[in-house]
Formats: sequence, structure tokens, C-alpha cells
Amino acid sequence: MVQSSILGFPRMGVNRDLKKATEAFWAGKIPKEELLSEGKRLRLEHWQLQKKAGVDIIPSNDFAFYDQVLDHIHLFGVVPERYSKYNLSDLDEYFAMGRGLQRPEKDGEPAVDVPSLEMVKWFDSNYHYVKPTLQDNQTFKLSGTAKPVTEFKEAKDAGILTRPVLLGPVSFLALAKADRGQSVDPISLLDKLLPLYEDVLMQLKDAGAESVQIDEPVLVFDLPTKVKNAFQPAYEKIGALGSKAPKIVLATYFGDIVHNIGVLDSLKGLYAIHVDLVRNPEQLDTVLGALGPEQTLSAGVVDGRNIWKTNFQRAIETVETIVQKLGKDRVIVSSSSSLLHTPHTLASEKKLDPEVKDWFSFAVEKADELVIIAKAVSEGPAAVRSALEANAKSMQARASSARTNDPKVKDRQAKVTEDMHKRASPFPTRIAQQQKRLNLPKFPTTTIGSFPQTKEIRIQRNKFVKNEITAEEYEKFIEKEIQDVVRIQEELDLDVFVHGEPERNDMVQYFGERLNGYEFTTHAWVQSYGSRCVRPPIIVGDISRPAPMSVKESKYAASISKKPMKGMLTGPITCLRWSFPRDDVHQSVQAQQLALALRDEVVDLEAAGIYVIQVDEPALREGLPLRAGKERERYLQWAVNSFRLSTAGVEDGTQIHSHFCYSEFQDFFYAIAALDADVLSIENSKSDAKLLKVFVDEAYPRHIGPGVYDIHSPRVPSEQEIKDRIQEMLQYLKPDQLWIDPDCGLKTRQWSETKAALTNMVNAAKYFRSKY
Ligand SMILES: CN1c2c(nc(N)[nH]c2=O)NC[C@@H]1CNc1ccc(C(=O)N[C@@H](CCC(=O)N[C@@H](CCC(=O)N[C@@H](CCC(=O)O)C(=O)O)C(=O)O)C(=O)O)cc1
Ligand SMILES: N[C@@H](CCS)C(=O)O
Ligand SMILES: [Zn+2]
Repeated sequence: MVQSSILGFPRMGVNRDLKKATEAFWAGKIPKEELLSEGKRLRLEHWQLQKKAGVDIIPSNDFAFYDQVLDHIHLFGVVPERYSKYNLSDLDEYFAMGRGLQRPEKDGEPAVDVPSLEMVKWFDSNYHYVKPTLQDNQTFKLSGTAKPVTEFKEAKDAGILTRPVLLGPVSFLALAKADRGQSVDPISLLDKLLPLYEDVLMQLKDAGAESVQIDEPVLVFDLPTKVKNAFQPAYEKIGALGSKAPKIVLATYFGDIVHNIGVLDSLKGLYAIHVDLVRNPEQLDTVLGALGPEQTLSAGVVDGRNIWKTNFQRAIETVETIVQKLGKDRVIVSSSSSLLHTPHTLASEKKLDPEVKDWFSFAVEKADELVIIAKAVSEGPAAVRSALEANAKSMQARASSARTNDPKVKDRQAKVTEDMHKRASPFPTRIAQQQKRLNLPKFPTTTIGSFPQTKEIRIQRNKFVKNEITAEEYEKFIEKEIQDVVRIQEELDLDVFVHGEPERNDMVQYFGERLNGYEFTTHAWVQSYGSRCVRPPIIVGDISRPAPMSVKESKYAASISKKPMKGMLTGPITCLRWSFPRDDVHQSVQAQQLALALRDEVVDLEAAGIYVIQVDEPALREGLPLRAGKERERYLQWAVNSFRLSTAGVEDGTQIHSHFCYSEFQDFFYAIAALDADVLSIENSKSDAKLLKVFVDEAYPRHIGPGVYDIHSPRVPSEQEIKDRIQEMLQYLKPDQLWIDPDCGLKTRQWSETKAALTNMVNAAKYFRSKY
């Protein structure tokens, strides 16, 4: 029989219950025991709903209070001394690594002041993981109660036999880095780490696990030889455990593994291989050809990254092809990746137009889809006839809907010219005119856009959404917020102001709600990092801008401000990547539509007297195909063109900024340079300033503001820390080039932390101003 499986389930819960409990715990409003029991309740609820749907293979250890990679850091005792020295409780140490910890001395307990570990993008998704950080003398030690074993037993006690998920040893090390000042090559630690995997696998077997999912997603990358060669010894060792360990399903996702297919030779002893056939269906033949004679294929045919209903006919055809080759008992039908990247359930969406709702499928619905596909192949289509018919009808309705097609948008796209991507003059001419207009000091200070989104802001917005206050009342409230933000920036003596983005629920969702072609949801939250979630809007049709989206707020802010006001927009690629995109039109087409809509907005801002305009593109790097080559070049071409199309409509004297966070910018530096933005602000505070060398090597001529402090943590950086950081930067950047700003927007911070940190930042900038 063909079995159905899920690689991982969203953990927030139907009402973002985990977020609420975690934040309540951090705020000291609930004790640790309550947080732990909420976690337990959610795990059980999610296992039960998958079981009820009829899913054969249900994951465990896919739950994490903060991040699944951080769970492994904790599991293997990869805790840098700057955390372990405080002898914190397990949970406090775990959260300290995730989000930093700063607390005064209390009841004889010493004061704690430690920043978080680095957080980076999980492959090309909008999820972020905590990067394992290794020492030259790194040792590994299994934490007393191994979480994968505890959670497996927890499910078993509830009558559900799960398949525990582990991040594989090669991926764990390949995704790690040497700590600051250390030079260890992570993969060289494989031999030291493997015994811990062997131990966990044996414990899981003893506890009754029949199979374990080991994720090795790095197989979709172009791997350095050392990493590629690590698979053989790693899995020979694990394979040598034989019946002392559960059967191993090795999972890859978010790409194809054809370029690493040779690695499968060394994995033939494993029970099964999982591949992502949504992203790369064309890899199927190669993978089938490389499987061992008894190996099972786990076929990822239900999209773990998007919300479109699965096309049953197509998925069933794919699975049947595999069955013909391998037989029913050697095929598992699966989600393409963990469903972590999809919202919990469509059932919560009460306001969606039924026409489009019929096109969507969230995690709970995807569980049903997997069961239907497996049944259709196992028992024949007649067993699920009505589901197949309903699905075919939905597919047909979407394909023929008038909502997806806007001739006016197509017409405008056909008229886009090369010149529309170019500013009028080169940078030296532009910056001279901008400086005349803006008259900024050396080391100009600014922020990235958002100021704290307080509880009060969210409450007022919620009231407005529910029609409990009028549009005028809400507008007045937002104006008052803008006034406060402007006044505070005056007090802080920043140089380029922002309006603070109080009117925005999210930097992408806000624009999605104002553009034609988009649908948005009320409960479709997806975890972005830690307790933070996003509600990506859904692109269903051709995109256009019916009216200005941000001009009113920026113009108002400028009217009450004595300093230059920066207009704030989200760039076309970020709007695309952080939405659920269409799967019926190429992404480059959607990006160009977004770019044209934003171009109109940029020009309108300029006409309203806003002469500094920031177009954020933090997701530019995320969209980069995971492997080097032609596909990457093609992406960069259309992505860079989209940014340029959106910004090049302004005069020379208008300063275009762009912002990047969560990106390792070195490997796509030339694309950032090609954007031709006058000023770049980039997240950098957690990285080694040495990385800025790329700006020197490439003789980058324009202005740059590498973030001087981390905004993800409530911790306030001292003035000295910021000065040290700037001093380091000056080894690589010219004083005339350097802007001083935080890593990213401040929306997740409290006001007290924000003011304290920015005071230190402005003082540090003034110190260098007086020195140069
Ligand atoms: C910069 N980042 C972003 C990414 N992706 C985005 N789409 N947006 C981003 O800003 N990716 C990379 C980074 C890091 N990621 C994030 C992601 C999320 C946040 C964040 O702060 N999220 C908020 C939710 C923001 C939001 O949409 N708020 C809405 C709704 C608020 C709400 O919960 N309302 C309540 C009722 C009101 C109340 O009583 O509080 C409800 O609906 O129940 C809004 O403001 O209106 C989060 O809280 O997780 C930051 C960085
Ligand atoms: N302008 C946005 C950028 C976030 S990446 C903000 O400040 O929140
Ligand atoms: Zn940012």
C-alpha cells in the first residue's frame, strides 16, 4: 500500500497559541510550567488532527519553542561559553541563544547580558533559523533528556506512533559557522558529532520508533567537496547500527539533488529517500535510477511552501509513474517539505470570497489531500471519486476565472522600455544634487523605517478592522503616532527621519491589501522566526495600483518635520517573495507588475515633496536560486530589473535607499551593486565586519549603512560597543560613505529599549563626526 506522510506540521496552533504563550512567558506573565504544558497541548492537538485525517506517517520532534535548529544546538550541547557561564535553566539558556538576554542582578543571581546567536534565512524561505556557532575545541554532549525521544514517547503515550524528525549531521554542520575569532571548519567535527546521532537513534529504537526522518536539505546546494564527501562516512556509521536503529528516511527539499546524485550511492543502505517533486519534478527519473533495489521513495507532491490546492490529477499521475517502477509498497506520498511554511487551516477564513477560497489549501487541508492521493493510488480512483471530481472542478474554475487576467496590466507590461530601468545621471552627479538638497552631516544617522508597533497600535488597528472605530478616528490615531515618532527623532537628534510605519500591519501585507490582484486572509499566520509570525497576502491575479498607498502618511510626516523625511516602500521582489505567489504565471511577470505599481508610488512620493525614498528589498537574496548557474543569473536579471524599474522614475536629486536584512550579501554583491541605489542599509551587526571587505574589493562607490546593532533582541547595545563596531567598519569603508543605522526596523522592540539604543547610536555617530 502507498502510505501518506507529512514532513513537519506548523507549530503555532490554530490561533497562534504558541506565540501567545511564549511571549507571555517572556513577559513573566505565565510560569515555565504553563508554557511547557501549552507546548504539550499543541503537539498533541497536531498529532491528533493528522491522525484523524488518516495520515499514515506523522512527524514528531517537528515542534520547537523557538526554532528546530536551535533545538539541535541545545540537544548536542553546542552552547558557547558566553551562555553556559551563567548556569541558566535549560529553557532560559535556550531562549538566551535565540533572542539574547539582558537582566539585572536579582535575588543573588548575577546580572546577565548576552546577545543572541546569529539568525539567518532557512534556505530560500521566509523562515529564519539560529545558526550553530562552533568553537575550535568544540565538544558535543547529548542534553540529559533527549527531546526527540521525549516527544516520541509523548505521542506514543497518546496512542500515536510517530516518525521523529532530526536535522541530519551533515546539514547541521554545513549550516553552522565558527564563532567569532575561531577558525574551526564545521564539517571537520563530524566524527565527534556522529556518536550523538547514534545514541539518539538507538534511544528512539528502544522507545519503539519504527522509522526516523533525517533531514539533509543541504543536498540541494552545490556542496564543497568536503561536505559532499561527509555523507558516506556519516551514513555508513548510522547504517552500521542495523536493527539497533529505526529505519531511516533521508529527506531533501526546496530543490533537486541531481547534481549530488552520486551521494545516493553511499545512502543505499537507508530505507528511503525523500525528494521535493513540487519544486523539481524533473529530478524524478534520475532519482529513481539512483535508488537501491529495495529502497523506498518518498515523493513530495503536495506543496509545503504555497497555499494552492494540489492538482490531484497531476500528483496521482506522478505517484503512479513511481508505483509502476517500484511497486506500491516502496512509495510514500508526502508533503514536499515541512508544512511549517503554510498557515494552519483554511477553516478559519470566514471572509474569503468562496470563489478563491476554493482554490486554496492550508496545512490541515493538505493533510487531507495527502490521504486522498495515497488512497487513489493504493485503491484506485473509484475509492475517492467525489474528491477527485471536486478537485478537477476547482482546477478548472481557477484556470478560467476572469480574476486572474487584467488586459490593462498586460498592455502596460508590453510597453516597458530599457530606459525605464535607468536613472537620468550616474551616481556622482546624483549625490551632489542630493547633498545640496538634503545638507546631511558626515556619518548621517537614520533608522530603517518602523518604530515600535505597540499593543495600543495593534488594538486600534484591530478596532478599525472590526469597524469599532471610524476611518477618521483611526487616521487621527495614526497621525498622533506619527507626531510622537517625529518628536522622538528630534529629541534623539537623528538626521534622516522616518514616519515610523504605525499604519502598517506588515511591510508586505499592507501593500498587498492596497493592490489589485491580491487576496488576504484573517488567520493565515506563518512562523517567521521565534514567536514572530507573518500573514502573507496571496497573489491571485494580475497586479495594479488603484490609488497611492503611502503618500498620505509620508506627506503628513514631512509636513511636521524639520529634517528630511524618508518615504518607505517594500520592493517588488520582497512583495513577491513574502506573499504566496501565483503558480500559474512566472514570478518574473508578477515582479514586473509589482514594480510598475511601485514605480507610480515612488513618483507620487517625490511629487509630494519626499526626496529620500527607501525601497526595502530584504527578500532579494532569499529569491536567489539555491545553486549557482544559469537559473541564478536569470533570476538576478529580472529581480534587479524590477527594483530598477520601480525606482528609476525619479530625478537625480531624489535619493533612493534600499535595505537588506537576513542576507549573506557577499555572494550576490554584484546584484546589490547593480540596483544602483544611492544608499544601502544592510544588516551586519552579527557578522564579522571583515565581510565588508567586498565593498573595498569591488570599489563600491555609493553610500552604505551596515547595521551597528541587532534589533531582534531587547538588549541595549552600549555606546562603546557601537563605537567599536563603527571603528571596525572604517577599516573597510570610507568615512564619506558611511551611514549609521540599526540592522533593521524597530517594530518588534519596546520604546524604552529603542530610545536607549538610538541615543547610544547617535552619540557614537557624533563621536566619529567630531573625529573626522
Ligand atoms: C522584517 N521581516 C519581515 C519578514 N516578512 C514579512 N512579511 N514581514 C516582515 O516584516 N521576514 C523577515 C523579517 C522578520 N520577520 C518578522 C516577521 C514578523 C514580525 C512581526 O512583528 N509580526 C507580528 C505580526 C505583525 C502583524 O501582522 N500585525 C497585525 C496583526 C496584529 C495582531 O496580532 N492582532 C491581534 C489583535 C490585536 C491585539 O490585541 O494585539 C489579532 O489579530 O489577534 C497588525 O499589527 O495589525 C507578530 O506579532 O508576530 C516581525 C519580523
Ligand atoms: N522598513 C521596514 C524594513 C524591514 S526589513 C521596517 O523598518 O520594518
Ligand atoms: Zn530589515
